Amino acid sequence: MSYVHIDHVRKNFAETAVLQNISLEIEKGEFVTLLGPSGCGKSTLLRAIAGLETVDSGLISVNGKNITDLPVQKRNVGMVFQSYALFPNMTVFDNIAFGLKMKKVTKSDIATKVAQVIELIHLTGKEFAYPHQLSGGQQQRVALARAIVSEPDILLLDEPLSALDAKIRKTLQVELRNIQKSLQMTMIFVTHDQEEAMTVSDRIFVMNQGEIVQSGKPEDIYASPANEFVARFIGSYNVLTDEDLYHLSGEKVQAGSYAVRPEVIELYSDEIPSAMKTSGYWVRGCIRNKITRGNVRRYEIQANNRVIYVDELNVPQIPPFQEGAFVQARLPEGECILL
Ligand SMILES: Nc1ncnc2c1ncn2[C@@H]1O[C@H](COP(=O)(O)OP(=O)(O)OP(=O)(O)O)[C@@H](O)[C@H]1O
Repeated sequence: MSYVHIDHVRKNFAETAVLQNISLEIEKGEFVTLLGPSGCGKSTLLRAIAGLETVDSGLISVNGKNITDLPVQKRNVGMVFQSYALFPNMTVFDNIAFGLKMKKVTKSDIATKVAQVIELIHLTGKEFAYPHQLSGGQQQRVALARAIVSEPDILLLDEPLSALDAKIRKTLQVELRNIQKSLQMTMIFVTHDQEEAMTVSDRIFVMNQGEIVQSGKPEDIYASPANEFVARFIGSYNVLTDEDLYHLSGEKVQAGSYAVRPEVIELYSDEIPSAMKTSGYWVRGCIRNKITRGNVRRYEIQANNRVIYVDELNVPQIPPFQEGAFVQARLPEGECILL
């Protein structure tokens, strides 16, 4: 059996099925992410693993122990929340040491362990500061240290970086991943931010409406979304149907939905050059909007009833198309994923 084993877990709130038959396996030392839109059940699943929520049926085991019905304090599970939930009247040292004191760890062991995690989270020198004297990022580091110092079997992180500004958030994503690797600690991370999930995870479980709709390595999910929901949510893919597309060779397009990333679509102001007509699909449309962000220029193209997004990379080298212009878009055949 895997280190974390979740088997047919169900949970209803009143009439709503919030977790529908969830089964998953996680190996020891893995960093996995539950990724999905608001309300899909990520936090409920995490809270069920922590013991903060009961389940209606199914089984949860961690490190060979069935914890489904154990109280929170008997699970040896750590948790970090979006709100840091530090004790405001305690120093950094005392906040981190709190759990160890409760467990009656000796004073000298506490001093050693706390010093080690303070170094790990780069807060050496801040031992005697109070939470209000720290930045949001520093407070979240303390919350993380407090969770890992108890050496839990598994650490659960519920949107821990969501309250931080973008720059600190990116720094902490990398640091969190480094800490996880150095400790070889099994972590389950919850986020609704697909970029964050891609950055930190060994594996991602994509959730929608209480179900896991796809799981796998970030790059595999990105390259091969299993359905329209994942394609739109993960890769900002365009999802088009055979009715939107024409084959450049004149062949009939196979019926179905196709996922196409914005950056693989080529735009032409006139006819598509004949050299490019040997394969692929085309769509004609009108540019209704153009936004440049850093090195990427994004066009929104109105094609019949459909809006198609196209990204041009390395912006400065290419003169832009104007809003209102009609364009021909070529979609390379190998880049159109039949869902
Ligand atoms: N204690 C509760 N009582 C009733 N409904 C609840 C309760 N907790 C959660 N829900 C409902 O269950 C669904 C899933 O909530 P959950 O918090 O697990 O979603 P989430 O994916 O973590 O969303 P978010 O990213 O917004 O936190 C939501 O529709 C929510 O309203």
